[in-house]
Amino acid sequence: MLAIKTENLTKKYKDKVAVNSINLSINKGEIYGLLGVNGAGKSTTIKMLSCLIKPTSGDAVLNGYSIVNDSEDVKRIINVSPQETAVAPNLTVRENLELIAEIYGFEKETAVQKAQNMIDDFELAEVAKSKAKTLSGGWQRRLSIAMALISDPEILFLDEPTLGLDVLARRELWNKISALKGKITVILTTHYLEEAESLSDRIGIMVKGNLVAEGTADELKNSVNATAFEDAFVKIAEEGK
Ligand SMILES: Nc1ncnc2c1ncn2[C@@H]1O[C@H](COP(=O)(O)OP(=O)(O)OP(=O)(O)O)[C@@H](O)[C@H]1O
Repeated sequence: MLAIKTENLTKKYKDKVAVNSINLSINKGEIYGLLGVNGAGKSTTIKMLSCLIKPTSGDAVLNGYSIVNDSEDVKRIINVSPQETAVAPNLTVRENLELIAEIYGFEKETAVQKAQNMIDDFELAEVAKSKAKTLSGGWQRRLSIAMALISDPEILFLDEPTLGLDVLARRELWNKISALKGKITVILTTHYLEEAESLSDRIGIMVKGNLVAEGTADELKNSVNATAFEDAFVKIAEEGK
């Protein structure tokens, strides 16, 4: 069962083709890693899939809804945890979660319950009373992902979820992201290849706007006779130029 299928999805900026007619398919409940060097077109792809920008041509269908024709429905079933955390710095962790739940339209009582569920799921109890601005980067990122999940999205976009985090905070966040497997569909962009390999069910590699390879980490390694995923990525990225 597919959660996302793109059909010749294309974005052009004047002469620049940022995303060139890509056709990718992502299964329901899968964690899909979208990789590529700087400027490959990952962010532009995510922005189109999350209806922040319109494609120049082509389309994508997310759980049955077209980003071109049904963008309001798409926005209802997705959420994005952006690189820049979107937390309110002067509110506590619990207040941030309750506020965001109310913004999504839940009644006060439900919002309180949902915030508590997220505090439990994401093990945020020890910082629940702390103002967001006092949290370390790892905790802020964890809160930001919990906030994105509070609307019960069917599809979650995670942009560089562990950028700048130390190795322990990164591993902890990996556990939280892994736990989402099978429950919701996650599209992850990262420059950390180890992260992509350990979290993703399947991986797509973009080079200069093209989707040049797609498969499990093992399939991608086998396709270029590499033993390490980083070597496979380098080979695929070089060949795709
Ligand atoms: N608003 C814009 N106007 C013109 N060109 C743009 C615009 N946004 C992106 N581009 C170009 O499109 C290409 C793809 O950019 P994009 O940000 O999608 O890459 P990326 O893979 O996300 O890179 P990074 O890893 O650096 O975030 C780049 O060449 C970029 O300069």
